[in-house]
Amino acid sequence: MTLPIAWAAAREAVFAAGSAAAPGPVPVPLAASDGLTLAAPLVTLTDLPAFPTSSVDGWAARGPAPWRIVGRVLAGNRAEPLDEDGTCVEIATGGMVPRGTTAIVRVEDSTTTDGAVTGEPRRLPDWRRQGEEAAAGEELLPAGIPVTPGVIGLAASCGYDELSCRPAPRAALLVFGDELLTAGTPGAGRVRDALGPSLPSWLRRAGAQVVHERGPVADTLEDHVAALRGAIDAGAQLICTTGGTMHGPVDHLHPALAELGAQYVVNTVAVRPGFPMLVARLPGGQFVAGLPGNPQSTFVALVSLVLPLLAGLSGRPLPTLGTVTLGADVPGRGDFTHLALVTLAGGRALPVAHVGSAMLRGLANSVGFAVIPPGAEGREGTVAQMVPLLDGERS
Ligand SMILES: Nc1nc2c(c(=O)[nH]1)N[C@H]1C(S)=C(S)[C@@H](COP(=O)(O)OP(=O)(O)OC[C@H]3O[C@@H](n4cnc5c(N)ncnc54)[C@H](O)[C@@H]3O)O[C@H]1N2
Ligand code: MOO
Repeated sequence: MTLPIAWAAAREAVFAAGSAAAPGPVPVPLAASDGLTLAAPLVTLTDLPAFPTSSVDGWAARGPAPWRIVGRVLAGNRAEPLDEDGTCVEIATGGMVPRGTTAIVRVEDSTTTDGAVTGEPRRLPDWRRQGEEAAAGEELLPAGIPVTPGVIGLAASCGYDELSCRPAPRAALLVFGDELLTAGTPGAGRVRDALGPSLPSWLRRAGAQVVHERGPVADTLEDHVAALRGAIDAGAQLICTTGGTMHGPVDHLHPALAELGAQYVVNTVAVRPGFPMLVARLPGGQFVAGLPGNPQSTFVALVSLVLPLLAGLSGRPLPTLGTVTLGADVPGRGDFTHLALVTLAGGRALPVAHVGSAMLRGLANSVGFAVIPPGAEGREGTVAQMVPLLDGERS
């Protein structure tokens, strides 16, 4: 029997294995880069703004009032210099401020009579200086962060047409189990497959591209091996399987991995629930994440092993753990780490009910898992680490 590896060490081991196998950067058009990982720091190609820019609709004037109107600058026009005191141009928000401008007066603060403008500029200048946000060549974002709509917008502002990105890891999902129903109400020994419909969404939110899904796969060794081969043929770099991680009469994952020549990166983890989880590597370099069949344990394995592995494979840092103050005692699990589902009330973490490893009711009502380390008890009022469940944002 293999000895389980400590939970924190398991996260680090799979992250390191994923990082060592991460594919190199590829150029991706901006609009297609959402959710990928920035492969190089974002360095601005221009001053931001690239030219002095009016932040109001009004008059760009030179010298003391009154100012004779000599032209107009709309956003998008190149501005001619203002060469003479006592002159101004009408200017729109976003318009390039002419060289020689000494003040900008808002339209609502001005009076125009016979082609001449008078008015008071505001105390704070109503234009943005060239380079006030960033100077050309300045590093604005580090490598290894997820590309979000905000990052894409910033990159466009800086003059980029494409971004150097790590591609999204290609993932497959194989759901094992003869007892699984894919539609209708469970009963008479059959349960609904809770993982086939939910895990692809989870994988996508975690930054993976799901290239292959199969299930329920029949509980025979032959079918398990064939299903794994199918996922390899579909080009998956990471094959997630559910169920069959133990050594019962119809648990075939370990023998299937042996038949394919896989090597374990991590084989069982000292965490409750979910300890039979594993990550193995196939001779072709693909990873297999073996997630236990009990549905809450499946999610424990996702946050414990699959998230760090995906982070490594996509050139991101090991996901950091948050912290939270416990609003009630949370029991430890002896020598094992306890991942305890919690919800937040008044900024404190409270354990939820219905947290059996076969249940999802507690999980669906939680924000994450409080981490109770081996040999410890979670005491009300103390600070614990926390693994968040994925929300609408990619993590
Ligand atoms: N003799 C022992 N038996 C078990 C132990 C043990 O220590 N000694 N550990 C238990 C623990 S802990 C877990 S976790 C499970 C892991 O089992 P498997 O990964 O082999 O999964 P299965 O046996 O295939 O299924 C377990 C359970 O989960 C249900 N299941 C499976 N897939 C799904 C799905 N897609 N949707 C909903 N429910 C699913 C399945 O029907 C079983 O009830 O082993 C324990 N046994
Ligand atoms: O891994 Mo099992 O109980 O811990 O579901």
